[in-house]
Amino acid sequence: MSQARLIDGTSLARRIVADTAERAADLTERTGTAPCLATVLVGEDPASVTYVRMKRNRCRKAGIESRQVELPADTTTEELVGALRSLSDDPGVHGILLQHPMGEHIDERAAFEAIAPEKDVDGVTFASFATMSFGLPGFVSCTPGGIMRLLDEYGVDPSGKRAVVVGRSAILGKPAGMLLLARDATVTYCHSRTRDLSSVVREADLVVAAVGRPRLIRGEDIKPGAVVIDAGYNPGNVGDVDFDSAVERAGLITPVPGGVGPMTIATLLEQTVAAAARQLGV
Ligand SMILES: NC(=O)C1=CN([C@@H]2O[C@H](COP(=O)(O)OP(=O)(O)OC[C@H]3O[C@@H](n4cnc5c(N)ncnc54)[C@H](OP(=O)(O)O)[C@@H]3O)[C@@H](O)[C@H]2O)C=CC1
Ligand SMILES: Nc1nc(=O)c2c([nH]1)NC[C@@H]1CN(c3ccc(C(=O)N[C@@H](CCC(=O)O)C(=O)O)cc3)C=[N+]21
Repeated sequence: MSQARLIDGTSLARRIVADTAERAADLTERTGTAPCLATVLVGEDPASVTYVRMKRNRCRKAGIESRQVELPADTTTEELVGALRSLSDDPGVHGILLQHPMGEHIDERAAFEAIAPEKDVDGVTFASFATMSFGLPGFVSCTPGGIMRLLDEYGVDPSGKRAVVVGRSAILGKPAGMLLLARDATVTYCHSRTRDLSSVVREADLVVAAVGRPRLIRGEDIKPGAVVIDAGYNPGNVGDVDFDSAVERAGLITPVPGGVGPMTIATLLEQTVAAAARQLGV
């Protein structure tokens, strides 16, 4: 049986972070100001606390300062919007990351829209979604942005390909499909109401799995030679693709871990330094 070539996200992410650190150091030297990311956390969801800590640690190692804003779980939408507006107006802050999920009582959209578009380094505002969808310059949602970088790095041109995106969340599936469409793929979205998922996935030259269901996509559903991007990250470091069976059919595949995962934070850091450079007039 032939085996797919593996996509090494760890090594590309490492290179992006190294370049970003160099750019951050250069910017700090030239302007006397270090790039700064504000992280906003509402409540104490353990996964959110862990991921924010991871993002701040990576920032520090890359010479990006971070400012942590921790708000209590009972913060109202108005208070959160107020905090985000003041960060948006603060010239010492260049990027803003609002970690979600927040709490049932918070209007997430109202909160995201309080982030100034020029500081939306996590690509969550309507403005960012629009520029991204039209293939115009702007900030992209970090995981989909990371996926496109991986495709470019491995010489995968989406143009004309049948791409099937499984999942349609605002931060992952939906923007991933829009980025592929902007690069001229023929895009199909699948979600929880899709009938006969297997038959749709079997048509795909390029599959993006962004579901959150361990090993949902199996090798028998992969068209021989297809490109398989597994964005899933389930407990126990298990993806949404059954790697062992899919690797026998795919042409190119991302492992979990070591595929899409590391690209998310790399993209966040890169976009934070780009935002700082623009705001500092460099
Ligand atoms: N850096 C990284 O590597 C990141 C990884 N992730 C991972 O990606 C995965 C998805 O995350 P996220 O997008 O936030 O998840 P969400 O739960 O927000 O979205 C899941 C999507 O999958 C769809 N879905 C659920 N069950 C099925 C099914 N049986 N068949 C087809 N579609 C289904 C849902 O459909 P519907 O819309 O109809 O409900 C929804 O669109 C998770 O494993 C997460 O951990 C997420 C962010 C970053
Ligand atoms: N509230 C909340 N916030 C999140 O940000 C969040 C979440 N829930 N649920 C799950 C997804 C997944 N996600 C990843 C981030 C980085 C890697 C990553 O860097 N992974 C490395 C390994 C990292 C390591 O273990 O050191 C890899 O895949 O090789 C993976 C996955 C964030 N998520």
